Amino acid sequence: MVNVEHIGIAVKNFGEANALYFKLLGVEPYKTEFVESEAVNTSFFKVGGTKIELLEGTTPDSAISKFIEKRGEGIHHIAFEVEDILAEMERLKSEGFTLLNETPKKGADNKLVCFVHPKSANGVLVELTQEMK
Ligand SMILES: C[C@@H](C(=O)O)C(=O)SCCNC(=O)CCNC(=O)[C@H](O)C(C)(C)COP(=O)(O)OP(=O)(O)OC[C@H]1O[C@@H](n2cnc3c(N)ncnc32)[C@H](O)[C@@H]1OP(=O)(O)O
Ligand SMILES: [Co+2]
Repeated sequence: MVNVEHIGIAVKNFGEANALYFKLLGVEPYKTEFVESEAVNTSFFKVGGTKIELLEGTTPDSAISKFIEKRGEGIHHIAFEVEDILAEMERLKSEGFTLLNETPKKGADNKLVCFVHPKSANGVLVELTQEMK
């Protein structure tokens, strides 16, 4: 794992949350992006060498909508950047982690991503990200 690529935060109201994080961090999001496959609106704020990703579910069965329903708003996942996502997926599988997708999928911000089940990582949903070349 190279670094903490981003921390994902589940929010109810995307517009209000973006305004609040602008006040908190003192920077505008450098991009917002709708990710259809995950049914989420996302925005990214640069903070030092890492990023904060705000996520709003766009359908009731989006992972973000379900998370907020069950646990309320808050930190949803930690994303680690990796150089070779296929190799990291194999390594984590052989170490006994439960992967939530068997093949990398297209995430936000030009990345390939894979999620690790929170039940296999001390209650933390982990995302692996690899820059798409
Ligand atoms: C676009 C992008 C990007 O950066 O590129 C993104 O981040 S997309 C981010 C949105 N996409 C995703 O998260 C995709 C991967 N996520 C998933 O596949 C799902 O959300 C799961 C993590 C499997 C959870 O699904 P679901 O809630 O339906 O399953 P479940 O009811 O069986 O929940 C299993 C247990 O995990 C807990 N649980 C659910 N979500 C959790 C989370 N984010 N962190 C920690 N624990 C979590 C539930 O409360 C429950 O605990 P108890 O059993 O104790 O009640
Ligand atoms: Co993410």
